[in-house]
Amino acid sequence: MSVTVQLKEMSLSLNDVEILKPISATLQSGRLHAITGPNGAGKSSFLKCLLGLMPHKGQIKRHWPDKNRGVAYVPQQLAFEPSLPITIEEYLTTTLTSKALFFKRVSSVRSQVEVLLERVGLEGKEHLRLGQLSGGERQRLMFAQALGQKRHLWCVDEPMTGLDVTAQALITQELLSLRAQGVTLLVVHHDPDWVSDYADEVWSINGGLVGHQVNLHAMGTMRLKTPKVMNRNQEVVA
Ligand SMILES: Nc1ncnc2c1ncn2[C@@H]1O[C@H](COP(=O)(O)OP(=O)(O)OP(=O)(O)O)[C@@H](O)[C@H]1O
Repeated sequence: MSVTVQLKEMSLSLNDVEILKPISATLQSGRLHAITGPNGAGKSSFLKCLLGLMPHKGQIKRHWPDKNRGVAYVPQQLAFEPSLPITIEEYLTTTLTSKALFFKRVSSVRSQVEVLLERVGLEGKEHLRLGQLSGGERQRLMFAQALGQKRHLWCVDEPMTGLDVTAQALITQELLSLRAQGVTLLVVHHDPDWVSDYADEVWSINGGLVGHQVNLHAMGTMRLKTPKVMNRNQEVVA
């Protein structure tokens, strides 16, 4: 059974202000849906309604085969309290196991953490405290924790904010790989070139759904386009 999410007249009002007019639409599995629109249009609020973080009206119907695989969320510009005494490694460990941190960590979890850090280019930084991370490093870490969760639906809010070109290519490659595995992707993105190259569908939001375009370009030959991955010296390595 494939994954679909159906929105029926989903709307949002906050403090008596209408943020999103009723939206009816369907998200398809194995497709990358780009959410575009101007600042303040309601893009982040749209994702938060889907995640159950905002009190929407209307219906959100989710159909997916494995109830244990829920939704991954990579938020926009997350900040950590600088004095928080927790390292990258400890943080990722807590997202991968239900055991408390003071239990001896099993080697399988340790190696999962290593692999995730490598996938997002944070290898060698596992001992940094969360409050010490730069904006781009925080963004990479949020991606790593989401990758560890094996989810059906990914809600990603402005994933490239603060990322250098190497990290942008890495993250794009991970998103395309998730799509190839049948994951449903919802990505808020401002860059029209990226959207045109990689999105299967473009949803324009501005106080509601004001446009919906199926991007045949990305679904055809461009679907095979893979971003270049560069090393720290900006040399192409893959
Ligand atoms: N609690 C609230 N009460 C009233 N209005 C709110 C509240 N939270 C957000 N808003 C408003 O809702 C609108 C949509 O905000 P949202 O963050 O979803 O926009 P966005 O499209 O993601 O913007 P950006 O591109 O700038 O990130 C904005 O005008 C914002 O000021």
